[in-house]
Amino acid sequence: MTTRTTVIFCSWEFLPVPHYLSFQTGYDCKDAVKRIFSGIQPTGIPHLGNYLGAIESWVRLQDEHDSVMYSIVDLHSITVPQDPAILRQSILDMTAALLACGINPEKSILFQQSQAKTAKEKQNGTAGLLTYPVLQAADILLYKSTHVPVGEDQVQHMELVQDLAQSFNKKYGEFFPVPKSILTSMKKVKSLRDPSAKMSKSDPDKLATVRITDSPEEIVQKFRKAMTDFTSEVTYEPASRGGVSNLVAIHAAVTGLPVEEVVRRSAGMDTARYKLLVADAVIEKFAPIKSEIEKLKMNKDHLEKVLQVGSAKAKELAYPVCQEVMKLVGFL
Ligand SMILES: Nc1ncnc2c1ncn2[C@@H]1O[C@H](COP(=O)(O)OC(=O)[C@@H](N)Cc2c[nH]c3ccccc23)[C@@H](O)[C@H]1O
Repeated sequence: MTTRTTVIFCSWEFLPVPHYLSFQTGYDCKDAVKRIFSGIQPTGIPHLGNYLGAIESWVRLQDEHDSVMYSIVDLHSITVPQDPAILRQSILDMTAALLACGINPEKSILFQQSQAKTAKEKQNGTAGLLTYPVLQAADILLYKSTHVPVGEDQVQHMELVQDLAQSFNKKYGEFFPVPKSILTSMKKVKSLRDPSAKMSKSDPDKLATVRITDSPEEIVQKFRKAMTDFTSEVTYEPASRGGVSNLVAIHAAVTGLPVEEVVRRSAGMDTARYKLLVADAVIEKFAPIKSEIEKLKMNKDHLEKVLQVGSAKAKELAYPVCQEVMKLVGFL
């Protein structure tokens, strides 16, 4: 499967955003955005990649569209072993983190995947259901989602979702919208230790990944140790200078400035000094989110309530789609 990604400059018509958004091929500016859906695994605190590649655009999209859903995908997280007590806590921690980042349950449905997935007919997760990309397709199609804001690492999964929707439609008639990915200009935030790899929660090198709740000292240390090259000048050349270009891209994204402006302002600065400047900008960006997470985590009842209400709303939306699918397939 190949992916062609087109940057749509006229997307501002309905998505007035600081970063250019890009949509996978087939996107037409006149398309109505009907339902936005995305998900995140509740495994650990979100990092800069999750934030800039996904969560920040989720916050914006909930202000711009009527039907927006975000799922804490606990079923996906058990594809690797999880301690039940830690998983339960991680689900609440992720809820606190998403709320602190600006996800507003009045504007979007924030819910827990396992509590909304099976609607009325409880089937206890079969191997098929838990096969990762198929489960992801079920997440998206269950709500007839049209647009899915994700980072680049999800594009391949999205292609499978598109294929499944198309083959269902071919067999049973036009039913599922073929969902399109929405990618931000920060679709692949790189590891601070290896700019050829993406920043990832599971990176064994603790210096590679900056989490939203890292202390200012940790953030400074991680940026100070970020891998760059032997040229001390700050430039944006992603193909030949991956390390420093990743820093420039992060700097631009957290300050909201264009890349060219960030580079212009750093003229005459060497990369060692520049790393500290980027660290400061990230600390500043995350400080209010970090303190909001701490506040929210003290109110477990509130977090549980948000998920209960969200999961009930998601179930309601899923039920008629499930019924229709069963009719089309011939089960009902
Ligand atoms: N370094 C990075 N740079 C830019 N973006 C990044 C980076 N790392 C992560 N992301 C994005 O963060 C979101 C959540 O990541 P997860 O790994 O939990 O994301 C995952 O594991 C999904 N399979 C969860 C899922 C389950 N069902 C879904 C349905 C729709 C969309 C997503 C889902 C994702 O958008 C991911 O692309």
